[in-house]
Amino acid sequence: MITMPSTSLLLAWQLKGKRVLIVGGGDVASGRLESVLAAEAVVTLISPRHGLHPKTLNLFEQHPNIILYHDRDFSGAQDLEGVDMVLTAIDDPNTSRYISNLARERHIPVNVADIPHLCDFYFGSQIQRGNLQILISTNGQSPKLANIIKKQIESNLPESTPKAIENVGLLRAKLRERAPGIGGDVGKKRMRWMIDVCNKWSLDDLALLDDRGIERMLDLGWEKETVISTSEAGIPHFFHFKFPEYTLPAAAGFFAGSIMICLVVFARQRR
Ligand SMILES: C[C@@]1(CC(=O)O)C2=NC(=C\c3[nH]c(c(CCC(=O)O)c3CC(=O)O)Cc3[nH]c(c(CC(=O)O)c3CCC(=O)O)/C=C3\N/C(=C\2)[C@@H](CCC(=O)O)[C@]3(C)CC(=O)O)/[C@H]1CCC(=O)O
Ligand SMILES: NC(=O)c1ccc[n+]([C@@H]2O[C@H](COP(=O)([O-])OP(=O)(O)OC[C@H]3O[C@@H](n4cnc5c(N)ncnc54)[C@H](O)[C@@H]3O)[C@@H](O)[C@H]2O)c1
Repeated sequence: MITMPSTSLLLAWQLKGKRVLIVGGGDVASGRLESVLAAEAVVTLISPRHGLHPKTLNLFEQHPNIILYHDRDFSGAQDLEGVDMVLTAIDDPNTSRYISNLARERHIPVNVADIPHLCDFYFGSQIQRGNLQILISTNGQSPKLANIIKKQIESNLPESTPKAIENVGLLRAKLRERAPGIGGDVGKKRMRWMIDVCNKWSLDDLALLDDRGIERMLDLGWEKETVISTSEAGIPHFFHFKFPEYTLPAAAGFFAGSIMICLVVFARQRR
């Protein structure tokens, strides 16, 4: 029987310009560093140089102006001054507990790799394709299964998804230029129209939108309070034709069968 667990709150944390302290420079720290750099955080890295993983060293060499590096052990509360988030990935549970306690006393959110009760938040297995990010969390129950589930989702993700998301982002930005303002009637109208667009157009269709198509959607759609079709947006119809999935096996079967028949006919003629 599956019982209802207490869950985690999954959020998309905006770290741009925020200061993140990473303690430790090993393999795990290099993954944390990569993730926070991608989120445009400003990083302080504390770890003795001899323990730096080549991936950590490489990231530091690529971003010397964004990463403030201290070649030493964690030294105490002063290392937490001005810090917005703390991530530790060290092989020392006592120091990990010490750092987590210091962070919590200061209300700074903290993650201690592999020690759930010292964490305010957990990392998860992540998929990233352009602006699409999917986080798989098992709520601390099985990180390896999170990793396996990630691979299953990845293999089922339509290829057009990131492009479709990018194009809808462009369409929304253009729409806001035409119909600016926050909230109110215009906000409601914009939202209704965007919902209709996303419902009417498939991901594949949205991925094919270009600048001209966006302008047409707005001129002929938004302005007239309707959603135009792909052909009205100028997307040529042949882009939509897709061979059904069974085409390749059927063609291979037909080809193999034809060769067999030819061989039989040829063998009989030679007798
Ligand atoms: C997802 C991922 C993200 C990341 O860290 O980036 C991540 N762990 C990953 C891998 C992994 N970690 C472990 C194994 C060995 C297999 C196993 O033990 O099951 C493997 C698999 C491998 O290495 O292949 C060992 C392990 N991990 C934790 C404990 C302690 C415990 O469970 O008590 C122990 C036992 C230590 C011991 O026994 O001594 C704890 C945590 N690990 C989490 C995240 C958080 C919960 C995530 C969730 O809710 O699902 C949480 C709670 C805290 C945190 O660290 O944030 C990353 C995969 C990334 C990817 O591949 O995409
Ligand atoms: N969540 C995950 O995915 C995951 C996976 C594997 C391991 N882990 C855990 O993460 C931790 C780190 O793993 P790793 O493989 O990167 O270890 P590692 O031994 O390769 O790296 C540890 C790093 O911490 C530094 N360090 C040690 N004490 C320090 C201190 N007091 N101050 C500053 N730096 C210090 C070392 O110099 C080294 O750079 C381990 O506790 C491990 O159990 C987590």
